[in-house]
Amino acid sequence: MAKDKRSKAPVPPPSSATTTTTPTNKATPPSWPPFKPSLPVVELTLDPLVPDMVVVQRSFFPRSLCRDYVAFLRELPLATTPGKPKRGEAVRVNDRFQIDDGLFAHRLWTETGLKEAILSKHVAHLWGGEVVGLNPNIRIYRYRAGQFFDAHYDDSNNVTVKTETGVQLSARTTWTLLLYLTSSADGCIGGETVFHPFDRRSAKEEIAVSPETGMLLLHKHGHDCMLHEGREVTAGEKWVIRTDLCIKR
Ligand SMILES: O=C(O)CCC(=O)C(=O)O
Ligand SMILES: [Fe+2]
Repeated sequence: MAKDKRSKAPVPPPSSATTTTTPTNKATPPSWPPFKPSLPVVELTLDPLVPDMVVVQRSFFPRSLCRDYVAFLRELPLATTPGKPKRGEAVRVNDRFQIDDGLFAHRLWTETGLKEAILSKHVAHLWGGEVVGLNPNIRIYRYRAGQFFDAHYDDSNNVTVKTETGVQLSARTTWTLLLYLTSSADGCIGGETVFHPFDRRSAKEEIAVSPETGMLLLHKHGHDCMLHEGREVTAGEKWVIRTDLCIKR
C-alpha cells in the first residue's frame, strides 16, 4: 500500500505492486534451460545508476542465453493480466507467468556469479542486511505492443529462502531484480523502466532505463522504493524475469 510520506504525491495516486494478494503458484516448476555458456561471461561489477537506489549489470546473460530463454518462456502458459487492478494496485497490462520455484531462485543466485557480486565489499552495504538469496517467487513478464506497467512502488515481503544446506531461512525482500531478455536490438521498441525520484511523473526529472538484452537491473524497494513504471512497448516484445534480493530477518 501507499506510504504516508507519499500520500501527497500529485500524479498518479501512488499504488503498490503488491505480491501478497497474488496466489502463489504451487504447480510443478518448468525445466528452465541450463545456464550455457557457463556464467558469468563478464566480470560482474554491479554499476551504480542512481546512487544507493539502482544498480545495473550489463551482459549478465549473454545474448544466446537470452534467446534460449525467450524461446523457452514463450511455451509457458502466460496469462494476460486484466487491465482493471484491485484497489490500491497499479495498472499492469502484460502477459505473465508466476511460479514458486526455490530451486531456480537458488540456481540464479549460486550458478551465475550473482551471489559473489552482491556480497562483494563495494556493494554489500546497499542491500539493507545480510543477503541470503533470491525470492522463490519467480515472475516472467512479456509486454507486447500496447502493454505497460503503470507507475507504482514495489513492496517488501516476508518470504522463506532455502539455502545450500537445505535450511529454510526466514527472509525479507529489499531490492527488486529485473533481468531483461530482449531490447531494441531484438525489435523491442519502448518498454523503458522509468524511475521518478520525486514521487511524481515528470519528463524532466525521470530516469529512463532502456532494456538491454541480458542486463540485470536492481532497485531498492519497500519503504524507500522510487516511484517507477514499465513504459509502454510500442513494437516487438519485452521479456523480463523478475525476482527480489532477500535479506535475513
Ligand atoms: O517491466 C518493468 O520495466 C518494470 C517491472 C516492475 O516494475 C515490477 O515488476 O514491479
Ligand atoms: Fe515495480
